[in-house]
Amino acid sequence: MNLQTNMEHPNFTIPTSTEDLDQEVQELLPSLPKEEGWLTSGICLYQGFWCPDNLLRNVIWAQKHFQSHDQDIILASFPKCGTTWLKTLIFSIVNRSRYTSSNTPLLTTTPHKLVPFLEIDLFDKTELPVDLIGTTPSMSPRLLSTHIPCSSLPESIKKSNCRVVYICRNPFDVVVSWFHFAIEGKPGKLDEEHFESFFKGQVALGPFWDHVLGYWKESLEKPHKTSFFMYEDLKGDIVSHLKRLAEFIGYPFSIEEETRGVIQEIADLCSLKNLRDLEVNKSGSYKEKFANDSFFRKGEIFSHAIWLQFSDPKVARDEYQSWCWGIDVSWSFPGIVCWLGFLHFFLVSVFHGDPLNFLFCHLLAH
Ligand SMILES: Nc1ncnc2c1ncn2[C@@H]1O[C@H](COP(=O)(O)OS(=O)(=O)O)[C@@H](OP(=O)(O)O)[C@H]1O
Repeated sequence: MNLQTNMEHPNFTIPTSTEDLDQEVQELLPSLPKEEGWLTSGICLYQGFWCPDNLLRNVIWAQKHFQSHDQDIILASFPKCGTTWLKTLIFSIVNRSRYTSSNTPLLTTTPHKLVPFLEIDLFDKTELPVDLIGTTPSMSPRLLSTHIPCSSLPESIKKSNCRVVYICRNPFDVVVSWFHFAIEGKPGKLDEEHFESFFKGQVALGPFWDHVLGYWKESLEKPHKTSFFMYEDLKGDIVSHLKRLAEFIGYPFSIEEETRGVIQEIADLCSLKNLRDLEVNKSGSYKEKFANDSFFRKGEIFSHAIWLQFSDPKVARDEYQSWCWGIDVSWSFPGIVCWLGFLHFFLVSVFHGDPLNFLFCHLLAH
């Protein structure tokens, strides 16, 4: 393979020729099942997941060439599950001896730049901020992230001793967050069709259930390598989950740091309010496509409203509507969502056994 030095980042190398790859993808794409998806490019069924058409090439490229190192920390997630938040938390934990909350790069650089996506940023021709295919880490640890499902991760991630941190979120909140992201702040109606396509799995990187379960099972089978976090847990008790996270990635907090309040300081720095108010996250765009502020919206938890549905549908609906930010929701919406979700979890639990039951209970507990 030809290598060349990336001029923006002289220490980093990328394969110069992607012609064969482009050809391969062009031949493959028409043969794959297609759906519209919620974002403009369309999605195709590749290796059992719905891959955005415009990412297929990058995913395959990463699968073929990404060289993982034992020191890598890889944040994996289904979109809209708290990726951006976890990026800031991991970055802050790893770099806490280099930066304080008054000079951290988080104040001037967006989280997606600091912790780039493998398939969106790195194996995309233009930006390569880390050495991706070399065998010696040029920067250690490398903080990377991915939305690729566990079963389709590059082999080198599976083989190396890198750490994989997964974040999961209540699917009801994920649908709404996805929807807002897809309509980019324009007026829109969240209706049953959106929920149906989401729960059928026909959304970018879906099915959601397979994505979560893949990493869930991996975290049970290889707890030293993959750790599973819930967005709701982080919101509920950030300090103890930050401790667990820091230990897992190999940067545990000392007793002295705990007493000095370093954990709470990181939690405050990375709070939604703090990040949303930073100029760097209020203006500009990511990949010249998504406004930076679209990654910082409300960050709320809807599940308590789901429970209200059983006792008082009117209260559930009102709660949901105010939380939905005025989006028009039909009367039947909360019921349909609950039953679709519960039925799916129930069926999958029956067929897959205990881990799912646990996940099911875990989700319901919030
Ligand atoms: N710091 C912090 N704390 C809590 N919640 C946060 C934070 N930063 C982002 N968010 C919320 O996460 C949602 C975006 O999800 P992702 O970051 O996974 O999106 S993406 O996959 O990177 O596109 C999106 O959720 P919704 O508000 O429900 O849309 C964001 O508001």
